[in-house]
Amino acid sequence: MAFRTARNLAYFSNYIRNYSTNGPLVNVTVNEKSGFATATLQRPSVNSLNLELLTEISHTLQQLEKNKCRGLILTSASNKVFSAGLDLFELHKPNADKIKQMWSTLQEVWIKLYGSSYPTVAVVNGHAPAGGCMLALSCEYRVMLNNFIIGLNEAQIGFSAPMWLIDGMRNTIGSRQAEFALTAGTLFKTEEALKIGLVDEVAQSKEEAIEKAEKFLNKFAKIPPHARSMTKAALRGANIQALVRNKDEEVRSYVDFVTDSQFQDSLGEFIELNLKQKLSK
Ligand SMILES: CCCCCCCC/C=C\C/C=C/C(=O)SCCNC(=O)CCNC(=O)[C@H](O)C(C)(C)COP(=O)(O)OP(=O)(O)OC[C@H]1O[C@@H](n2cnc3c(N)ncnc32)[C@H](O)[C@@H]1OP(=O)(O)O
Repeated sequence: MAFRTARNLAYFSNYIRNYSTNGPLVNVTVNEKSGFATATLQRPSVNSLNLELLTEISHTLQQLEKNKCRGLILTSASNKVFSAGLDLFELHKPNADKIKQMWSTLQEVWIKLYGSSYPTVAVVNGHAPAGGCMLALSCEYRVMLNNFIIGLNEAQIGFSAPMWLIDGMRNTIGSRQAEFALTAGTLFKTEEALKIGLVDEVAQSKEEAIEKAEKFLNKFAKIPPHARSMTKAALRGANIQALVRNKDEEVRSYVDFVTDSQFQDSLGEFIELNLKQKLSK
């Protein structure tokens, strides 16, 4: 098993360092004592999820799985935004091929993170709307800093979250709360998110949040990793399999939906109303 010897650990750390130099959008470091990896999203300015960032997250998760990571903390380099969700400018008047790849990579990220064999924590150190909430939801535990927002606001933008994301929300906060939250596209303040169980703990600083995240990961120190991951797979597997079966069909519907003029009009309005940067006419 990886990390059993100092040599293995050193090898993995070097490997990750080398890897991180190749990935400017996701910085990965490994705590040599605990073996926990921290993946920091660093796409300026709001970690909006375009194809390049999604691809790098997907590769990172693949490498962590391959190297039998002991635990992952996912966080943001920004002190204001964890991730602003899908890059709305890339969804506007898009190239169909790029959109296809983008959606398919988003599905891969969900499958790899929601289904990872190692334990995962999101340190939500900034706003986390839509795809930002998706990243946090696919982790096993969420520690959030005060005075930010989190939630699935897709309904406000003019579409429904896909089934697998609805499953993730339902599995976290229960069906009743999920129905209220998703149909209204609610964005919750940190304290509200804590009350409904969308986040597990609140922290006052990033350092405190990292400490809480490590405490969560340390809970598994004495649990055999294969027993832990088999149990996680039993709990999450059906939702992942449902997406795997429907992956290509969903990509087709998504491309049709996003390239439709009605969606493009409502996206244009949303950008003009909500984002500082405007569309070039
Ligand atoms: C089966 C078929 C199904 C089809 C249906 C499709 C379903 C898709 C479903 C789910 C997956 C996920 C979807 C999404 O993620 S959609 C994206 C939704 N995101 C948002 O609504 C967030 C919008 N942004 C904000 O609310 C705020 O920007 C903020 C709270 C994140 C941060 O606020 P603040 O700190 O005040 O920063 P600014 O508003 O000033 O923004 C800074 C900077 O960043 C730009 N920006 C913000 N968000 C985005 C974004 N999502 N994409 C691209 N760019 C973004 C903003 O314009 C500013 O730019 P600048 O002026 O040039 O600095």
